[in-house]
Amino acid sequence: MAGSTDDIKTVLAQIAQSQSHLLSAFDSLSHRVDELAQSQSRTSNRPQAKTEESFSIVNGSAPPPATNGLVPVVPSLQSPPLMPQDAGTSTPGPTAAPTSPKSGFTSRIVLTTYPKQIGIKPLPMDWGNPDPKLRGPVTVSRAASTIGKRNAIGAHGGSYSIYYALALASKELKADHKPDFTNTQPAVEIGPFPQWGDKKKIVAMDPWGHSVPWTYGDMIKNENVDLRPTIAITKAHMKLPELEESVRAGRLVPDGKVCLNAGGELAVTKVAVEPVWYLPGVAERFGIDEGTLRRSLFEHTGGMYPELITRGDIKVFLPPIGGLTVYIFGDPAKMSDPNSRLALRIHDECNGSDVFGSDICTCRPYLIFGIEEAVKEAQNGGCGVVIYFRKEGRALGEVTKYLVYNARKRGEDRASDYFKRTENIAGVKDMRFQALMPDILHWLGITKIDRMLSMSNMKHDAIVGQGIPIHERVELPAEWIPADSRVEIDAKITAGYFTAGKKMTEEELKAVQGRMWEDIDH
Ligand SMILES: Nc1nc2c(ncn2[C@@H]2O[C@H](COP(=O)(O)OP(=O)(O)OP(=O)(O)O)[C@@H](O)[C@H]2O)c(=O)[nH]1
Ligand SMILES: [Zn+2]
Repeated sequence: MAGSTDDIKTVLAQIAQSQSHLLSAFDSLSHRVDELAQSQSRTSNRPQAKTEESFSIVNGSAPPPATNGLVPVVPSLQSPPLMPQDAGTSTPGPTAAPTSPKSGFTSRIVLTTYPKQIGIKPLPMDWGNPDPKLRGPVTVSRAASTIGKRNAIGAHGGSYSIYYALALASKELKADHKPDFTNTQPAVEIGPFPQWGDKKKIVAMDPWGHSVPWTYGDMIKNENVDLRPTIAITKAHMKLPELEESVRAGRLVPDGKVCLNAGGELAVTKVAVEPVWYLPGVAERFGIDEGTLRRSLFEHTGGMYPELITRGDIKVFLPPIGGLTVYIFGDPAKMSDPNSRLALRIHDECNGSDVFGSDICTCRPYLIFGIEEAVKEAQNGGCGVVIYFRKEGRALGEVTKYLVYNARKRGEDRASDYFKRTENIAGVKDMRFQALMPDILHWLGITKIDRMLSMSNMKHDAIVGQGIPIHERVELPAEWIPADSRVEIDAKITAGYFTAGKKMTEEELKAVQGRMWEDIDH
């Protein structure tokens, strides 16, 4: 048996080696074809293509369009002899191609890059290094001055990167626009905390994301490297109709500092955060290997980021997903003070309820209750924090959510069937993966939570699993629960959500029913 395993291993190694040779040969060949195509277009008087500029494809990923239509062969991260580092040594780098001043695109389409390619020299990135200069700036732009220095895959802005592309394509945005960061610095100082220098504690955001234009200002100015902040910190007032009611009911008392007046207006410090993933750390949180994570991200984004496969040397990825916003009530310095009390609500987006007041779930009520409790904690000398994650419909999206609503309302809408409906349609009941959520708590310097305004066992376990103890869990009071959302809350409690009350029996759960469509129609 042992002999035959060795034989298989040898054959596999031989196949891998010849694939690697083929890849190199393919690289040089496509480069040669590209050169030929270019010199032909220089010598012949062929008319320009219909697009404003003509492109060809380089970097061993595919030959120019009109040639033989070969499919790119890319190495898999999971098979060691085919690590991307082995490939691409002979291909010219992306910086070799001239850039059009009009569109900002290089004249040859850079489908992907390889580690040892000419012109590829990533800026050092030492994730978790406590010194931001030594850690290095997250560099992701494909601007001509920066593309060879990239140490991150993806694009800035999360899902908004697509609008950025549209703005450039439609020439609303100039390709050579340079942001002017004058006066954009954080409105309050947060950190640095020791957690920022722990590569296991923060894996889903850049702890230096708010200081980019200043920490790496020299590089932006002197070396023309295109770097952007991924965090912004500001201050504001906010006004919610329910909080005016809270003041009227005497639950909130204006103090002129946190709750400003009888209208329930609040003073708040806000932090917007875009996702930046350190792939080995993200993989570790999910208990999977980095190769599997990279391959899945590549496949299920329509192959949008080939560098997830070809650039095993780049460990940082800016995913095309929504980020989060932190709302801080009271003195932000108190968040990290172990002697100050902290109330916290972690909230996942539910546009239908949060913004438009749908009564089928408890989202807006819990959000408002969270804000009210956060304000009270701040007024009592502690601090209150509400963190709002863009994870609509448990990260299944609003379309799936509405399909589930239809199935519920066309059925009997019983609490006992609540999660089954979602699972039937989506295959899972939840895709929020709270495993990455506690990063923001580490970033804010939070080391314990006195009052956790949530019943979710998933949020609780993720936070405690990251070494941040929760001293008290506060459930949504019964009087805040809209009638039609009893189905949701009872199903959640039965599925493991926290309650100080008693759990329901299967029979009792069956008896909890939501409003039928017929009732709405009258
Ligand atoms: N797919 C789906 N998502 C829903 C439904 N109802 C609410 N949601 C989503 O569920 C999530 C609720 O998140 P949160 O308000 O943070 O609440 P939670 O994590 O369930 O628990 P708590 O912290 O105890 O409130 C949001 O992303 C909502 O959009 C539903 O019927 N179907
Ligand atoms: Zn909701």
